[in-house]
Amino acid sequence: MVRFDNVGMRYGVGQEVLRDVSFELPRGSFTYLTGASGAGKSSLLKLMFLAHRPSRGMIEILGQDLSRLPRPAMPALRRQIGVVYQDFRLIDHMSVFDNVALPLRVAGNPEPDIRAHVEELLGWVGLADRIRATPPELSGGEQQRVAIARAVIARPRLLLADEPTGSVDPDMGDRLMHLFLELNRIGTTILIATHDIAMMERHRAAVLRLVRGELVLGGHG
Ligand SMILES: Nc1ncnc2c1ncn2[C@@H]1O[C@H](COP(=O)(O)OP(=O)(O)OP(=O)(O)O)[C@@H](O)[C@H]1O
Repeated sequence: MVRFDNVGMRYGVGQEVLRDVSFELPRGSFTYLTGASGAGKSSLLKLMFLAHRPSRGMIEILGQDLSRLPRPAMPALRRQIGVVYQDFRLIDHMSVFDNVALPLRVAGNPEPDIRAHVEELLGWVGLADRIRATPPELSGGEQQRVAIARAVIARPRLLLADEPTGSVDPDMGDRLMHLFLELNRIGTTILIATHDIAMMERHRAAVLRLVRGELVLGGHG
């Protein structure tokens, strides 16, 4: 599903922020990515959602070797990957409903199906009464839940989430984790970057641990 082989990454002409990173995520797996602030978690996710190219090494995503992927083929691959960005990246002038509906509209789903599906998911993440609001009217935790709903609504084959429970209280964190586990149960491969040790202890899964840009043996969450 995902394979990294001796991958390095740098920003511009700077030093490598990731070095010799090798790992595999089997199809249908659920994995945490952890490490201190600045260790390279977000950078690793950027490589996985095709926002940045490696400086060396081989990356395979959903069976595609990225170094051989023609540029025109990138959007189709990218659409199979759901991403929860650390800074949410919601579209401020669009309603909560329209933000979450976007991936389904891009995929050409019929509008009545979209409505039912989006309303159900927003209810699940506790935002039923915020459907018509726009992101700037929401709290950080509410925006985070919209970002998660948008990332999971189209049932991506791969879900990448950067600190997805960082702005919510523990009860909502558990609720969101159940959403991820449910998505995982129906086949999505999941990688969650997190500092939340309590969460990793409550919901055990495989762990990739970064220390200053290098992967070290992870152990358990
Ligand atoms: N756009 C950028 N340009 C240059 N350097 C960057 C850029 N983004 C991140 N870095 C550097 O890359 C290194 C890894 O940062 P990254 O954001 O991947 O870490 P992180 O583990 O996700 O941290 P956090 O938990 O604080 O989000 C850091 O040294 C950071 O300063």
